[in-house]
Amino acid sequence: MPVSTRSQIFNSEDENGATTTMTEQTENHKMAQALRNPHHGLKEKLKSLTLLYEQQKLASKPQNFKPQDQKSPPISALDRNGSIKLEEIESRNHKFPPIAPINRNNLSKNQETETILPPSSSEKSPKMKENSIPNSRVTKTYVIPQSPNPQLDDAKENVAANGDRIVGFMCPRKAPVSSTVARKLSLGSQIDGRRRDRRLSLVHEKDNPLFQKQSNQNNRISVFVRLRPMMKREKEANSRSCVRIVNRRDVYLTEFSSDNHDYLRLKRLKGRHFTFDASFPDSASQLDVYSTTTADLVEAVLQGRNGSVFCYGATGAGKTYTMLGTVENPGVMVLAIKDLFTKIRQRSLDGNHVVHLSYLEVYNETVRDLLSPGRPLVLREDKQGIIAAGLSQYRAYSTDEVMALLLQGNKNRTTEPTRANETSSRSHAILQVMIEYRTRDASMNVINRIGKLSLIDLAGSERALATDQRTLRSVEGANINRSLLALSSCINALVEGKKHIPYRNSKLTQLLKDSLGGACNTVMIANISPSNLTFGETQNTLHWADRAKEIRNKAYETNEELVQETESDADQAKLLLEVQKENRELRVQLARQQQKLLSLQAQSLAANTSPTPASVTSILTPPSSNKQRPKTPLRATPEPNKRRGTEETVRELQMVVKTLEGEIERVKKDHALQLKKKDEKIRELTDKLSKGVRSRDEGLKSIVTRSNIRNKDANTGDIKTPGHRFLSPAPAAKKRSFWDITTANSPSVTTLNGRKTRSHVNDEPAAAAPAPSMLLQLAHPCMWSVLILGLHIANYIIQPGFARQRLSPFKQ
Ligand SMILES: Nc1ncnc2c1ncn2[C@@H]1O[C@H](COP(=O)(O)OP(=O)(O)OP(=O)(O)O)[C@@H](O)[C@H]1O
Repeated sequence: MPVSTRSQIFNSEDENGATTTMTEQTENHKMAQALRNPHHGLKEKLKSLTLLYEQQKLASKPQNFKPQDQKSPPISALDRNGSIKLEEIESRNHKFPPIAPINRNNLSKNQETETILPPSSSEKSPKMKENSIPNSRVTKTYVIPQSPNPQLDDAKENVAANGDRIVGFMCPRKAPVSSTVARKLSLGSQIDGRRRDRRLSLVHEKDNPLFQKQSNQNNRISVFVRLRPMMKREKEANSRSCVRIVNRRDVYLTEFSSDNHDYLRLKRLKGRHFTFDASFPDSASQLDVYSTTTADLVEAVLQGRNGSVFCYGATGAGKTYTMLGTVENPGVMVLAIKDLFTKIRQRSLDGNHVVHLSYLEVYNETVRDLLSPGRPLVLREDKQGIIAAGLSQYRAYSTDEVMALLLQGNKNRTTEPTRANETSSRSHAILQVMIEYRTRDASMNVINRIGKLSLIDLAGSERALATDQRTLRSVEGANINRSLLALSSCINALVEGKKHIPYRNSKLTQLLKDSLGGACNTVMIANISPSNLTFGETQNTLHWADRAKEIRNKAYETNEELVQETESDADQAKLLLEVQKENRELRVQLARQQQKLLSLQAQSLAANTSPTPASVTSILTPPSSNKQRPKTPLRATPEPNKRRGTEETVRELQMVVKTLEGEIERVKKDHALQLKKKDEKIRELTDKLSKGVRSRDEGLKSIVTRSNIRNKDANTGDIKTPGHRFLSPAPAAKKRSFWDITTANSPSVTTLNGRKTRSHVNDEPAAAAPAPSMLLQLAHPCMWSVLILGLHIANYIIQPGFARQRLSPFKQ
């Protein structure tokens, strides 16, 4: 990886510890232009410098500072806007490094200068050509923030982890080489430097949300540095710590004199200072790293903005540890997914979230699906950005599912032991989590938001010697380095504001197109090792991280889609809902009616099948008989209907009873009348009989006389012939049968002389009727008495039976 940094440490003193800034931006620009011109002669340079010096001298007068000071906003204003202005100034003056150049005159022991070889003219954009620093070597001065206790700091910073004195911080107490140039450069940026300091003092508090907001507003890539602990292997190799982190923000890199093999610059290359958004010492926890670097991004992804986090660094510097971590100490990927699902769960009530994820690797310039390995994937670009055609996407419902997929993907990832790292990742891995959110706003519009979070664990840049030579590992290493070189080219082009960004130089940069320079919140975590044995790699990493700070992504774009429904649609939807509601209600009503009908049918069925309705039974039977009432069908009968039915039945029955009672009365009267008539007839007959007996007695005497004459019995002297019986006189009154008494209308009975006789009996006039036999005539009065008595008894027996017969209407 190319490094364009040439560092030189100077030792200067600034009493106030504040950086100096340029007072006149325009003059500074002119100067810078003059200095940048590669064809400028030494004389002209000197002229310009002298001119600039004069101008600065004038500007440094108190009356000249006043308006500038007035212009500079108060701290409170800076809180809100100052940072933006600073960033704007920074963006206009790409020549300025992240740390403000200072007045060479005021250089203190805490200040360092660095000589930088600017990028080649071919890489410059037209804008850069205008305002960039000259193509010649430029010396910039950096300020090391003064510690409240310099002596203690000195003592600390000059002692390495193993107790050795660090050369880099021991020797830079020198006079500046070119104080004039340095002062002239730094004068112009004095105020700027003050502003920056103020801003820095705010952002020193890493938890200050203002900083996050400001950095988000600027949409600059956030760059963090993480130092890993010294490894056992490194300790065993007697390595020393060459990195020191101060205030969780500043990184001091020191080169030990023993490590410097550049004898020409032995005295100059002693150390460097970098400032990042935050820097994590080796004691920082995974959670600390996550909450500072990625937590805000996760929140933004849920708001529909894309976010990317990538780890960059040399092999074995701790990238995979930071991104994946271990089971005990999960890394950014795991913590981000956990946080994501927690946040989704908290918001699950106000809409639907759908989480999809994919996991791929770029190995030896081929893209492979880690979740369903197969053939290499082809990258395509469409309106949405770069996509890997055929990449599998899994829907995840919980953190556990994502973890399982992550584990599965990591098993498929190419890792090999190398000399530098036992578990070296030989590929760049990209885990992409897509969160789709769908809800309705107050006006029933559908809001569809999609946020994409890319978590990238890059393979480590490595020197061929650090790994294996002429093996597959070296081929891998070459490819890794090539893709990282492409990445650094893209960073350079982006920083320099070039129109063409060479994303297509590698698969990695193609995939990172969204994250670098796209509409995306991007976080870069630069992992470094503390060992002085890897000083070169660490310096390289810090350099590119420092460069990346200047990349500005596109303005925020929220992937939010508002699907507005037309009024008619809304109306129709409303109508449909109403109709559905009405339909439901009608169905309920219908069910109720059907239930009623069924119960009525059951009731009527029960009433028809039962010998007496329950109600009637209850009325006609004593209360103890309630147990025998029919049960189920009647329970469903509504109470008023039941009562009404009962009343009707009772009324009917009462009428029946009345009719029957009337009938009984009529029958009784009839009977009484009949009895009376019969009694009269009996009496009349009795009278007639008594009269007839007397006359017959008289006639009998004569008959006997005549019979004696006709047939005389041999024994008795009476005449007995076969025809004698027939010649016996006809009975005057036939013997009355049961029917003769009870039914006057019997068809077989005819009335003869007021008497009822059987039809087979010859109608003979009583006068003409033969006289009854002597026996009958004698028995006649007794027979009639018995008959009358029998008739009375029979009448009383028959009456209740008849009534009973008529009182049973239900038997019909
Ligand atoms: N912050 C840390 N705390 C404790 N151990 C760490 C830390 N960072 C890294 N390590 C350890 O250092 C070793 C190398 O780390 P890691 O594999 O993450 O490096 P890498 O940058 O991913 O390397 P490569 O690019 O070769 O894959 C691992 O054993 C890891 O456990």
